[in-house]
Amino acid sequence: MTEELKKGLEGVLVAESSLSFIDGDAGELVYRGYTIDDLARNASFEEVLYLLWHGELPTTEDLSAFEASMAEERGLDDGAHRLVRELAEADEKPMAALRTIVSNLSAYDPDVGSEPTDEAANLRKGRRITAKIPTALAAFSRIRDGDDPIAPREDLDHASNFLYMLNGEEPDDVLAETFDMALVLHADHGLNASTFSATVTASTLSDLHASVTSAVGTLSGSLHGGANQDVMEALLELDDSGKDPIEWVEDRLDAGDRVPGFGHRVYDVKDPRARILSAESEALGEAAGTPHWHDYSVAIEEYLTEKNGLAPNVDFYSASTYYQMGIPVDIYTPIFAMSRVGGWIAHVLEQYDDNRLIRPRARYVGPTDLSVTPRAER
Ligand SMILES: CC(=O)SCCNC(=O)CCNC(=O)[C@H](O)C(C)(C)COP(=O)(O)OP(=O)(O)OC[C@H]1O[C@@H](n2cnc3c(N)ncnc32)[C@H](O)[C@@H]1OP(=O)(O)O
Ligand SMILES: O=C([O-])CC(=O)C(=O)O
Repeated sequence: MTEELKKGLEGVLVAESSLSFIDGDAGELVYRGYTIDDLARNASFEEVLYLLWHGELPTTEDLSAFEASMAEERGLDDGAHRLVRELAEADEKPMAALRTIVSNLSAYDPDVGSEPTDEAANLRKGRRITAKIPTALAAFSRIRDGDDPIAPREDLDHASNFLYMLNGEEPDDVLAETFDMALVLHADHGLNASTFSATVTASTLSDLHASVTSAVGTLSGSLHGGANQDVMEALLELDDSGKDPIEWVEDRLDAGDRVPGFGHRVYDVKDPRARILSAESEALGEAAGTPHWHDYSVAIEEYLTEKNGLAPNVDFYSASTYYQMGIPVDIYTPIFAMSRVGGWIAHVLEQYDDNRLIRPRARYVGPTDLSVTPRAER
């Protein structure tokens, strides 16, 4: 047993995985051998899900069957609908609502009685969870706004169908492609905190719904997936303040606050996903005549990279991309979950395939040798 303390498990190897490879010095991300740039340009989110869950890119035939099997699972059971409405009417926070919704999906899953490690059943459960999250999220968002939910359509792909259910109209090609690319970019990222959380839960032989529910809870925090919402709120605050971006960022650092969307446990350079999303955000700004969001972001990036050696992570440029697509700011993190659920499921399948209980240790630093004083004398 080693006595070396690795706070935050930094750099500790705890598993082998053939899902994603990250080179933090070069700023590279690879899913199952394919670079993220290649996948972002040449593969749909459904193809990436298939790649993560089945180990290889689908043939045309495999893909059509897979897309159809996902699309037919989009509908929610009545009980799930009622829960979505109840959470929206109670004004629950979107990530907390999603956590409750995912947990509740197991009540209606026909495979819920299967062995937790049954791979065929888990692939079916995984498809259902992944297919239903967008339906639940779009309905939640619309009910909060006083609108009726919109039923999913089976003829649209995963990305377009979500935007259709959210906005009530089919997205144009630019919006559909940008959103699909964002889903591809967020699908997996090694043993990030939420994925680790999913695998810890799976390692006790809890089931897939329990593992994904744990992961949603972990993703919600501001040091992880919650940062994309924080980034947009910061950019809106900067815009309102009328300050120069450099002055704004200096004030923020002087106040001892972190700048959301910067820094990363694994990357020492710019996150490759931020590189791709920066270009998307810029293009959307040029097309819509709103270049200031991207301009602010670039000014902040240049300042922090030069002065503090901090580079942007994926959350920094996804924020202005989603904003310019008209997506409500407080569902940015649930949208991250909509994509990352693919990676969580793939990692849980890997964990079940070669399972050992995950159970690290803490060094005890509390008192010893105490004895219980009778209550009346304490
Ligand atoms: C999808 C994702 O999860 S990507 C990450 C999303 N999260 C964020 O963007 C939140 C802001 N970023 C952060 O808080 C951190 O960079 C994390 C949580 C992502 C990584 O944390 P760690 O690897 O533990 O790095 P740690 O917190 O030790 O930071 C190292 C140093 O950089 C500084 N630093 C790191 N990130 C930031 C930031 N965003 N703003 C200002 N300073 C920062 C820290 O203050 C620390 O400085 P110090 O050594 O002088 O105290
Ligand atoms: O890997 C991490 O620690 C965080 C991250 O970028 C992700 O989950 O996408």
